[in-house]
Amino acid sequence: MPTEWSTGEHACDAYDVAAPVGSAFNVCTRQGLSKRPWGLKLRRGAGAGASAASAAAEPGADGVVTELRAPELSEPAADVTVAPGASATVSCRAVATRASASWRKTAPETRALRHGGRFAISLSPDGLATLTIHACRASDAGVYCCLVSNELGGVQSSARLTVGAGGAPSVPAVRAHPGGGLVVQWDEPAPAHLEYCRVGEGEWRRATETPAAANTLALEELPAGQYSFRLICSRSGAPGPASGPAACGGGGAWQREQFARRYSVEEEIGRGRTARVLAARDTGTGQRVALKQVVAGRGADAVREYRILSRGAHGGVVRALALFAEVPRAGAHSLVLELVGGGPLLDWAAGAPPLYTQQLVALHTRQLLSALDWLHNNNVAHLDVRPENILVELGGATPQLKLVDLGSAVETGEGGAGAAGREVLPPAPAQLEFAPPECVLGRPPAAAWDAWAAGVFLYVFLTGLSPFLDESIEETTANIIKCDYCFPPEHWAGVAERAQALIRGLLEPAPARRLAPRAALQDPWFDEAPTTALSATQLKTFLDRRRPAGHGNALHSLRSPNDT
Ligand SMILES: Nc1ncnc2c1ncn2[C@@H]1O[C@H](COP(=O)(O)OP(=O)(O)OP(=O)(O)O)[C@@H](O)[C@H]1O
Repeated sequence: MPTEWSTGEHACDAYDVAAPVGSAFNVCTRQGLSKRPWGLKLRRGAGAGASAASAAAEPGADGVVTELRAPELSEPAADVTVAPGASATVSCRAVATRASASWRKTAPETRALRHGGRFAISLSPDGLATLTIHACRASDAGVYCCLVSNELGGVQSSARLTVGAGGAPSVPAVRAHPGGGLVVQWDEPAPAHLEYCRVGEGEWRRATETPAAANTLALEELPAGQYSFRLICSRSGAPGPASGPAACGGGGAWQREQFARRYSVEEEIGRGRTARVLAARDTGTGQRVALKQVVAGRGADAVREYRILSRGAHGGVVRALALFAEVPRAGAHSLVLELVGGGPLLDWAAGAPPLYTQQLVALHTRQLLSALDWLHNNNVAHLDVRPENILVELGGATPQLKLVDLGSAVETGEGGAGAAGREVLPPAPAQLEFAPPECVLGRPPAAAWDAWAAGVFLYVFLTGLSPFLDESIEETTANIIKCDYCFPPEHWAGVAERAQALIRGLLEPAPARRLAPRAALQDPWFDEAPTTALSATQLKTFLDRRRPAGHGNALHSLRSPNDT
């Protein structure tokens, strides 16, 4: 059972809350007076009422006398009784100078307590030491001891917390099991049996073989339906109130059955940090699709990705067609996506020399910026724009760029609040070359990150060179932070000047001054880019370096037999 108790055995593990400087406390003495110099300066008389034996005073450099008094208990802690689920506060008051308070549970088990989770520990300036336990469980019952101490000594006071006044058990908590079925949890003062009733059947059945005071029961194999649960006190036989009906989807079996009926799975076509992507065929329509299988709990959120990608349509952003929870197994999701058959855009361009021209780069950069503008307009920042996530669809009249992998995306919402609240990990090595300064500096994610990544992408697409890449992660990071890059003439001689100006606008270190995709789309270079062929040698080297060892480009074998 998860616990917020500290695992530390020693009292020094207890969470100390120091009273603010200048607070007045009274005291009783403790053995072992500390020799550490006491820097706090109190005015004379702050510890009024303390005995001379329990006070220490020393003049400071400026002649002000510092007075320290050992804590003295003025209000002992009182016993508390609360109902399960309610909050309990145990408190005592002490008078002392420069004191801190720590709490321990001393019975039935001994544990030091820390502030956080369900436990709140505080010490007010007037010496009130409190321990508040939120959402009390039966296992919280016991004796709690507070120690208020300073360098001269300490005083402690204990009180008993009782959870539950006896009588009928409370309502058990019911939630969905990630692998299907339901999970029922209870924490009672007395052992109890769990019973369930399938709504519509009107019959209570026992779910436990032996009664337990606290338990978490996973009922994974319940047939689909609506269920209520109640506890029966094994001592008195009294039934507790029934929980509201909870829907059980039948352990994901139904979704897996629907999925298997509809899709026939073919070969694997891609793999990322959180997902495996497979080609499949919709047996009803004959359409080929991509199935992105995401394992829950690795930082990926297939539900959010589906929500974003199914919101509307833009030719440059892959479309989501469906989401199957608990497929292909419990704890995983299958996202059904439009299949992009041409593979990564840069791989395709590097392998098609006559087509690889500045004009082609301009065409696809325009498509990329348009896709990003559409996402940003819909309050979505992609945050992972890099060659592996920029594919090309070759089935139409002109090659069409498709942005995939919204697994790192954030929904920025009004004023970007959603993005600011989102925890973002430092960029992985494959992402670093495309990460803006504010990303490597750990700032909150924002749409402006995508514009920077588009600038790096355009630089790479035109030359095959990575503008910030250096010998080590540290050096690459330093180059990004300093925005240290250049346009070496030997690689840029044949490229229109205008393209460099566009890259400079996108690689602006200050996010507020950085060219947004919409403004970048106005650049005349998109219409002026010449049809001059570009050398693919460097680009091939760039792509080989980024390809995981042993991975060919499986996507090139993906084109449907109908595509030519
Ligand atoms: N709709 C699609 N059509 C074809 N291939 C795709 C599609 N979606 C993804 N892929 C391929 O699968 C690879 C992995 O997919 P994706 O990037 O979405 O996985 P991920 O685990 O979220 O990646 P990351 O490591 O960036 O988090 C992609 O780089 C791409 O090559």
